[in-house]
Amino acid sequence: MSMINLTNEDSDDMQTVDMDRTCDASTLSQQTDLPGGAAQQTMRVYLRVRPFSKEELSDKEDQDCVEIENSQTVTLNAPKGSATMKSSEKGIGMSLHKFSFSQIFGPEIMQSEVFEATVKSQMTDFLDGKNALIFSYGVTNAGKTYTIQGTLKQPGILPRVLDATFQYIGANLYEGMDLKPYLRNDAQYLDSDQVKQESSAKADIFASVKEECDRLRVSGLDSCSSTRPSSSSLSYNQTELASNPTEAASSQFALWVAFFEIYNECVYDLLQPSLCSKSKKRASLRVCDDGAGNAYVKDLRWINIHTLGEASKVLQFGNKNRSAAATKMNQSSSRSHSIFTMKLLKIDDRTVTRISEFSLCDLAGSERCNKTKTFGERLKEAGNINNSLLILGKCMTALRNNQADGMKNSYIPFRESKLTKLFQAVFCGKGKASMIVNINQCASTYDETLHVMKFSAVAKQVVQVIRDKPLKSLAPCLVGRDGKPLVKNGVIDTQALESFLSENELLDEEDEADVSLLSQNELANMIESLQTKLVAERKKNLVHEIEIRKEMGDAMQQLIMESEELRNRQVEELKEGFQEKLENTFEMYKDAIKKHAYQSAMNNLEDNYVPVDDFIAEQDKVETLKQKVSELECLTSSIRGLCAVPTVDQSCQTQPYKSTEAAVDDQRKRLYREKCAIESICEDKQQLIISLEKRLKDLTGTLQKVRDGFLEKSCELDDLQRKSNDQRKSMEEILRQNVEKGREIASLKAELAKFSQKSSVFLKPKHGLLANIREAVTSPRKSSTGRLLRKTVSTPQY
Ligand SMILES: Nc1ncnc2c1ncn2[C@@H]1O[C@H](COP(=O)(O)OP(=O)(O)OP(=O)(O)O)[C@@H](O)[C@H]1O
Repeated sequence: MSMINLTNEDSDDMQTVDMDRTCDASTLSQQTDLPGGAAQQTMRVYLRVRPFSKEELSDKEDQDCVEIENSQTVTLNAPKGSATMKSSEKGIGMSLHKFSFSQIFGPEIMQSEVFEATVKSQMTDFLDGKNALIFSYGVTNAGKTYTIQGTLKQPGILPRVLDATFQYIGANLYEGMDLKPYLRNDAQYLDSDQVKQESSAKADIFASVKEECDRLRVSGLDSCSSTRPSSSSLSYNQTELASNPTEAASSQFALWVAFFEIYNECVYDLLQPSLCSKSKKRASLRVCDDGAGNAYVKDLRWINIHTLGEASKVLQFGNKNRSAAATKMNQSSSRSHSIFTMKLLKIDDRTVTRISEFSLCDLAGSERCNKTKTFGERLKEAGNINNSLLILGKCMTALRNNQADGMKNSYIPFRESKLTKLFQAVFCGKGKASMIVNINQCASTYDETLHVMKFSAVAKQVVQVIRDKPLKSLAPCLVGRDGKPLVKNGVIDTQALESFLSENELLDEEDEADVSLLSQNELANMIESLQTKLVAERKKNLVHEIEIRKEMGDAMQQLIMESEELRNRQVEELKEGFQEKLENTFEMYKDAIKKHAYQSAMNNLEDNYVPVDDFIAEQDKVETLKQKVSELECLTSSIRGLCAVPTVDQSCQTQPYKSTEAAVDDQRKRLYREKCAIESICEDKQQLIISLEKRLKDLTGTLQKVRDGFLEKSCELDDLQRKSNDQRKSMEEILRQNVEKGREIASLKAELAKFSQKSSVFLKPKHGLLANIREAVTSPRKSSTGRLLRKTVSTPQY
């Protein structure tokens, strides 16, 4: 739980947390009256230190951790091994902490003394028609329940408050049940049927308690007869309670009580009879708003009680339900916050003229989850407990800060937990709250105890402004989160409503304000104001819409631009892809054309193929022609030389010379033409030679391949030949053997013939035997049988 940092840098070895620094101790109990009947005072925070149990003493838990200096100051001394001591040894924080309280109750202080000193003033307020809240705070096993409820012999605050109330009411009890609390601060008339229902609900509870008592009596565990605190055990002066004793005499009073718990942020009614049934699941109740800023538990059961005994039975029933539910859920009752609420209705002439409320809240153990090593459900549960206590702490811190700085109006998170939501009204001036901090002195729980003390230090700084609360009308008025009314004289306070709306409170599902409770005038005014608000809201929405549309338009434009860019990129990529494909296709065609050209050239070559001999002959011819050309060239140059020498008789020699020159010219031209033709032929031939050489190379390659193939085949042939030779030899061998066998058969036949001749002389032949012999002889495979028969036959050598 995060609390305010209380480190006091100025102090050397002791940290003093005296929240009354601003006012001396004597002013603590005093309340300052404000104009308009309101009063203000800091919240009363009491400390109760429980005595050690025998077990704790034997476990050496007594290490002088808690030292009560006087009735208002206590010092906490960190024991060895505690986290606080370890931190202080490291130089972080202190080992001694001093705290001051409104009043401190040591281990020896009796319950009655605690009641007298703590609750009495609130009790008076309650009876005077004001609201009161007492909550006990502390770690598990610190004595919270003991302080609130107490034991049979030592009744706690609650039975004492009840008893005091009944003593105050005395004979002025309103016996009828037809006036019942309604919502948070109102009352309603019940018809006879509803009264019957109320009576039967009450009877059910009492019957259930009686049944339980009978059961315990039979089992010898009877405690019921003494469960009700007797008046003797609750002793105080009745006359001191009422501020105006004469008032009690003229009016009648009805007391209604409710008992519920908050577990895991769910509210459960502890006075529902179904809770005792093991099979049924508990139904949680909703926390609603009564339309006047007061939270109330919807469908909570309220029981009208007439005596302390009845109240005690109701308390017993609720406690039984609480422990039954806790057992069913495998939890300890200390994990829930239990709240017992009393509502005192002042009735004059069958009209409720005033309602006051007194709640006693036994908070869940404040230990933190790291200490208790909780997991899963337990962790959630611990989280919820700690969360509601944390919110309680936050609310107090915010209240204190707002009060310390009058200009400050920071948010108070009452609505963040069920607990604070329910007590918001009390903290906002509709009642007086006080806190009883319970601690044990055990060394093992020192760190948690210190934590509790720090929390209480914050609570003690909260200033409460308690307004006088006359019950002028049963119609509630709407108030905002801060407790200020939203409707003033039937007109909506726009500023208050503005902040109310800004916090979305009207939309809170759980805050179901019942507008039907408003008067017609208020409703009309409210509608008018709401219409104005609606127009303003519409305007705001329109601006909002325009902004959203603009934002959407910008976003769309951006999207379009991005998609266009993407499309352009895709087109570019496609273009590049096609270009590449085109180039590949072009290259393919180029290759194909080249191949084709080459093929055609090859075909041409084949067509123009000239045998090598012809070619050599042609080359010889070319050579001869070349020779001729060079000779002619020599001749031409010599002729030119001749022409260049002038003759004496030029005139007579000019004609023959001209004709010679023309002839030479012609010759030269012809020769030149011939030369060109020959050169072209030569070139062609050269080309032919090149292609032929290439062809020759190809052919040589092919020839080589063919030769390789041939060699391979001839090897295979050789192998085959070898194999056939081997087979031939084996065939010859078989033939030879056959011939030998044939010879053997022939000799046997001859022998048989001889034998037959002999046997025909001595014996009459036995056909079966002979036939067998024949068979044996003719079948070479049965030669062994034949031999056997031969033996058989030869044995009787007659
Ligand atoms: N002032 C006291 N004098 C004598 N006994 C006490 C006192 N305070 C507490 N005890 C005993 O200490 C034990 C624990 O007290 P109690 O159950 O009230 O603690 P608690 O804080 O309510 O625990 P939890 O959070 O688990 O409910 C009980 O046996 C109770 O009777």
